[in-house]
Amino acid sequence: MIKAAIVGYGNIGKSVLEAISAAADFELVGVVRRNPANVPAELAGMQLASDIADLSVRPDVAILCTPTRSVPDFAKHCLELGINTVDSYDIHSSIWDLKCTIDPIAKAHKAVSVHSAGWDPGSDSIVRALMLAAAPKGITYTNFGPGMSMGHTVAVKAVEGVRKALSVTIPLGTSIHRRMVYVEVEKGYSFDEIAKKVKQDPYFVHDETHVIEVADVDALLDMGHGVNMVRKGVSGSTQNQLFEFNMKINNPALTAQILVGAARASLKQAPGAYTMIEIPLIDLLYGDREALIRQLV
Ligand SMILES: NC(=O)C1=CN([C@@H]2O[C@H](COP(=O)(O)OP(=O)(O)OC[C@H]3O[C@@H](n4cnc5c(N)ncnc54)[C@H](OP(=O)(O)O)[C@@H]3O)[C@@H](O)[C@H]2O)C=CC1
Ligand SMILES: N[C@@H](CCCC(=O)C(=O)O)C(=O)O
Repeated sequence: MIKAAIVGYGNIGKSVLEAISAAADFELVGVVRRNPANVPAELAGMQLASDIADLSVRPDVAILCTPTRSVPDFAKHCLELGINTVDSYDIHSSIWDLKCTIDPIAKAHKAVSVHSAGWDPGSDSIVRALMLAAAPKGITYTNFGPGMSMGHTVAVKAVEGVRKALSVTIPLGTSIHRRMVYVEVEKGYSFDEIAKKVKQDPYFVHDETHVIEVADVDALLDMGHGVNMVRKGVSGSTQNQLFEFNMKINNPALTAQILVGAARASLKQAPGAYTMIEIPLIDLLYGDREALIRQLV
């Protein structure tokens, strides 16, 4: 059995608990929370700690479910203890830098770190790579939603004076998106200041962003999302090859399922830092190698 710990118990953390419970080869050895005295009913009997080093059973792998911006620090801490990590880090422009920072740390401690193992980045990255292999010349468009972006929502929640937030991604076509951001504002804070900070955040700065104050974010919340990916390109010298990938999903459930597959794969890699396109797909899967090849190939 693979011994896993969940670090951060928010939307993704809760879905990782479900994905681990449904996996035949995983056992949860603890949950790391900022306040380990906060024990929801489903975690009763489970070991909680504020530091992964304090868990009585040492995990093989830590599944990082914290805000993306705190992933590097949590990953370093776990790796320095020799514990593998997986994360769904989603700041696309910094993924290479994160991998370069983490790789020597992972190697020094004989551990493995898998970055950006959600659905985008994550499973979509694999689809983009496959489409590129199939038509090396061409254009791929990734169109999200409409749906809730957890990464953008988390970034808004971190702005001082925001009580609750929801960021909805609206596809405008050709990889361009509009951001509809709904916020509940704490008493004493200026909505205009909050809206300004949101629009300046690197998560939002390149997109058309509308920030709207609402009385009750929960009344709007729906964690459904999706993607339409299209590549039109050239295989060899043959033009007009058209590939399309669509899905409509529950965002935390899919993110968590991919994280658990990546956690499994982490135990099969040589020490170092990896992204999803660098890992053999079969390593994500549970089951007998021969049976998987007979079934899937
Ligand atoms: N690559 C992908 O496809 C996807 C990536 N993601 C990423 O997952 C991340 C987490 O999303 P989600 O689960 O919705 O976020 P939540 O805010 O619901 O949960 C994050 C949890 O992290 C813990 N935490 C640790 N440090 C902090 C901190 N400084 N501030 C706030 N919380 C902290 C908290 O748990 P506790 O109280 O237990 O300490 C918190 O509940 C997002 O930032 C997003 O980037 C999400 C979906 C898809
Ligand atoms: N990283 C996203 C998942 C992909 C969708 C997306 O990037 C978006 O809605 O902007 C998320 O955090 O929900």
